[in-house]
Amino acid sequence: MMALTVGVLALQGGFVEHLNLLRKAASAVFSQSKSDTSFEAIEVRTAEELARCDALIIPGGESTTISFVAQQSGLLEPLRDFVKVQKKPVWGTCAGLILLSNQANATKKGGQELIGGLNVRVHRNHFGRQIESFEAPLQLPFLADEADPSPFPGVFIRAPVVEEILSKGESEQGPKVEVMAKLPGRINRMKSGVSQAVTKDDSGDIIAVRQGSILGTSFHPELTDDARIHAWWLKQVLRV
Ligand SMILES: NC(=O)CC[C@H](N)C(=O)O
Repeated sequence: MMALTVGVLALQGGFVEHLNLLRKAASAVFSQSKSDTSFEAIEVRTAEELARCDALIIPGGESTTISFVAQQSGLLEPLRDFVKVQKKPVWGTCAGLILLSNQANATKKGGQELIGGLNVRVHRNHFGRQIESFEAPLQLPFLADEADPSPFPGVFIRAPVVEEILSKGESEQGPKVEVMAKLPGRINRMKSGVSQAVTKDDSGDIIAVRQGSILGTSFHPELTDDARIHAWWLKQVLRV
């Protein structure tokens, strides 16, 4: 019997929501597959807990806080090792995407410590402040094989976008950055709780990328009750 342990970094932000959706997705994925895999989802706050994980989710929240707490608790280097040396599967949502990027701008002076791994530069708070947060229905190409074809509810809260895919140094090898999703042209940014749609041309903004074992999304699937991306990601993790 195979055992799969997936951790959610639980220093700050939406970790409880991720754990709930992860468990919901796992019960669907493992009841479909014939494998007798035992699954466990755990909160990660220490290097020991991280070492138990086969894969990790870094939630949305406040990336400067998460990185500060990770640094204070001696987790930053173990996280870098997990992502970049052991290359175990990792998925970051919103603040998690920022932390997994090699560069972030719109960051306070002195910068913030990133985990890195994704060879991209993100633009933090790309759509503006908290009140500019919005929801938009997303057609995500990578969910095309899931049974439910309806658009995914994209929740964007002070969200980053990937503003540039960085070029590799000549000596660097390894997987390329794949663009997994972009915002469609002129989406209606439906502000939560506001009936009037604000239409701005955000077309082409990159909101999901993957590089090898690392996935990053600008939006927050953990703040919906839609477990499709969690289910898709678990299937990718099982394949590794
Ligand atoms: N909802 C979020 O995760 C927002 C991310 C936040 N703007 C940051 O820089 O960390």
